[in-house]
Order: sequence, then C-alpha cells, then structure tokens
Amino acid sequence: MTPRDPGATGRPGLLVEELSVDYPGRDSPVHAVDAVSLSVEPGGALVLLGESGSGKTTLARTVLGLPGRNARVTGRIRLGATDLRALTEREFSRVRGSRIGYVPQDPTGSLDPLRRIGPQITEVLRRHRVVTTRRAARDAVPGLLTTAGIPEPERIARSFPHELSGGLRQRAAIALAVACEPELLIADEPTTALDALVRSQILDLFGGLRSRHGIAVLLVTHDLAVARRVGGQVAVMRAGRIVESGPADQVLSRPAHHFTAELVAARAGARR
Ligand SMILES: Nc1ncnc2c1ncn2[C@@H]1O[C@H](COP(=O)(O)OP(=O)(O)OP(=O)(O)O)[C@@H](O)[C@H]1O
Repeated sequence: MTPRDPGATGRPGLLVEELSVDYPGRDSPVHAVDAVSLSVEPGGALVLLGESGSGKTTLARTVLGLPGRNARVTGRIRLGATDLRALTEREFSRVRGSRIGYVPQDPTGSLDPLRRIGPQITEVLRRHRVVTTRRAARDAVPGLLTTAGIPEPERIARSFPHELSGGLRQRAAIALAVACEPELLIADEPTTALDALVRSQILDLFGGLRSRHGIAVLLVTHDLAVARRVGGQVAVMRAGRIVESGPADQVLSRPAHHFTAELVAARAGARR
C-alpha cells in the first residue's frame, strides 16, 4: 500500500449530517438513528460507543449503504466529494470494498471458508480493478498481509480461514478490507471475540492504517477500554442519538453527560 497524506484533501473524509433511520415498529416507527451528525477526517478515528440497541450498528450499516430493505433513511452522507445517498445500488457496490472497507465482528462474515486467503484478496483487487493482471494481484498479496501485521504472509496466503487463529483470521479480514486502499474503514465490534493481547494488537493496527495510509476509521463498540485504546474522537450514543462527543481522553476522563458518566462508572465498578 502507498502512504497517503492524511490531510491532503483538506476536507472531512466522512461527513454525516442529520441522519435518521427509522424501521417500522408494531405500533410506531423505531427511531434507530435520530438526527445524527458526525465527521471523520482522513487519518482520523471516530469511535461510536454505546449500549446494545443504541443504534451504532444501524448507523454504520447505513454509511455502508446497507440499512436494510425496511429502513426509512433521511439526511446526508458524504465521502470526500461523493454524495453517498445519491448513489444507485450498483454504484454503491463499487464504493463498498474500494472506497469503504468493512471489518465485521466475526471475520467469517467477510472471509469465504472454502477458499484460501490469497485468492480471496486477489479477487477483490481484480474486481475493483486495482490491478489489471492476475500476476500483479498475486504479487500484491504478501505486502497486503504484512500491512495487516501478518507474519509469514506467503504461508498464510495459502491457508484456509479455518487453519488460522482468531487473531490471524481477523487480520486477514482487515487485509481484505484495506486491499483497495479505501478512504474509510468501518469496523463493527472488531475485537469482541479476541483475547486481551490480540485485541490491543488489532486496535494498534488500526492506528498504523490511519497514520501511515491516511485511512479514516469509524469503529463501533460497547467497550470503553476499546474506545480508550483507539483514541481519536468518541461519540456516545443512546437511543439513536449522540449524547456527547469529543476527544476520547477528554470524554472518557471528564464526561459532560450523565449517561457517559454512568458508562464510565459501570466500567470502573466491573473492574473492582
Ligand atoms: N432491520 C431492522 N428492522 C427493525 N428494527 C431494527 C432493524 N435493525 C435494527 N433495528 C432496531 O434499531 C435499534 C438499534 O439497533 P442497532 O443494532 O443499531 O443497535 P446497536 O447499538 O448496534 O446494538 P448492538 O450492539 O446490540 O448491535 C434497535 O431497537 C433494533 O431493534
């Protein structure tokens, strides 16, 4: 991957304005996301922090263009100069994987269990025309696996997902997500299934992708420790709304909103 100057465009990588997502409910609509505005600049990180059901995943999936068929979406979403809400489904499928990478909680959600890691990456590179020949795609694989912190990339490229540890599988999923050098990487609870050491290593990897490649990271978590480790900005969500946002160390050390204070206190209580 080539380094990109994080501030080169001088404009926010991702800009979300007044975004609302409703689903039909039994009696009245469910306001899963309610008039949310946020931005993530190139090379920056925004952690969406909140309890289960607060709307984090719905927000992330809507930015990915996958809010669900029954969703009613209003508001604006821009990536660089592109109005994502104006794209057709066909146009959006070209943006996903090339300009927006996605890392799910469970890497088996993005890796094909029946194919070796290497061919999965070459297929993405060729589908999005990052390279034109099979040979060039194959040559790019070890470097991409190395970028994702994978040792022995040639051996891993020949492995099937089930032959890898959970941490290596998640790294392979990250390599797949950043293969086309996206401007934005969306990660939804990417470390929940991993042990503490591997979790820290993966979160540090996101830091490297930000600083060295200028990728903007939008990370969804319910875990305060993850938000602290990622650093950057935090937006605390509750019932579809952002109740507080700002630099992670500030928001998590000196919360201004009582709900954030409760989250911090609950975490401190759980550690005692
Ligand atoms: N496709 C859907 N149809 C109907 N309601 C939905 C749909 N997707 C999400 N919701 C509702 O939207 C609200 C927000 O859910 P969402 O999954 O975004 O929260 P979350 O903060 O990501 O929680 P979790 O961490 O448990 O995934 C919930 O009330 C959920 O039931």
